[in-house]
Amino acid sequence: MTARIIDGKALAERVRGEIAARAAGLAARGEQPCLAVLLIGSDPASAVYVRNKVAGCEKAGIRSLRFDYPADAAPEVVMAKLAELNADPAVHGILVQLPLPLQFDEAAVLEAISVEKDVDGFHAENVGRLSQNQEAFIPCTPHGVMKMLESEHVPLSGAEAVVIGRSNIVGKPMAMLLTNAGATVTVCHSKTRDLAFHTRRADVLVAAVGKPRFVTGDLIKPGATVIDVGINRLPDGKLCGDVDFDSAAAVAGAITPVPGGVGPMTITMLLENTVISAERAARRKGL
Ligand SMILES: Nc1nc2c(c(=O)[nH]1)N[C@@H](CN(C=O)c1ccc(C(=O)N[C@@H](CCC(=O)O)C(=O)O)cc1)CN2
Repeated sequence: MTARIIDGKALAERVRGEIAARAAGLAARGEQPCLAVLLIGSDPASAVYVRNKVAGCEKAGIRSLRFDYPADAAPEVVMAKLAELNADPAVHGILVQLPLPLQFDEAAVLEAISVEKDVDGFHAENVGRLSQNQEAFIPCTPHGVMKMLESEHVPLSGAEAVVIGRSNIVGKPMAMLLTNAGATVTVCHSKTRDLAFHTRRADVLVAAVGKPRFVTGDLIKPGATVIDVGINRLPDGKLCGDVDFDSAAAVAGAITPVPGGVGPMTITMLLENTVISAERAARRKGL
């Protein structure tokens, strides 16, 4: 069997076209969507992601504000900027690029972003709302995965889904979204005793482990949909996912590549969340 490849880049292009149309409609009503992005430190991968977020905004007709801080920035300075952006009615979305330098209390920074502008969906209130299946900003990577599953018509109600990884950014919200969609969800992690026992039962397998090519074909149920959230840079500079693509594609029914799979959908969903926030602001103003 050779798996069908789920093209995240093509889907992202399509969805970004729809987002741009919504952004243009808002701008015409006097509410141009605006995203503020804070980058602290000099992590090269974070710099690339922030650059791509700003470029994605520009292409979609979303205004962006970028604030760069050195790695030794004082947390109070960043907190003061967040308070200023929270109070600015022209700003609809605020995000702080992760990871943060060690002097920062990540949870405190994320809580300092207004719930209404938390387009990353990392604020505890948005996390709680998602867990209760209420309207919330949904973290961008798992939200992108759900869009991909939907566009591929992957049945989720009653499906066995396994998520490998329990991070706040991907694993936990992914498990909540799959649960809300009616899947029976198992979350595996570094303490899981028999990983293969779980993964071989999965109709949908999401890998978010952070280990290059960790999920090999022998861990996959024939015909399963395999979603690779990993982005690992190899010593030769090339990117690879958490899934060993060649052996997995020989067994799976459908699979996402890296690059060009989940990654492009992450920024797409950030743009969509920013537009949603601006649409809510326009509604509040009766525009
Ligand atoms: N505040 C946030 N920080 C981080 C998030 C996040 O959602 N919010 N997620 C990740 C990084 N990330 C976005 O910030 C992100 C990762 C990967 C991609 C992407 O497009 N990947 C491409 C490859 C890009 C490359 O060449 O490196 C792909 O997979 O095709 C976009 C965004 C951690 N921090």
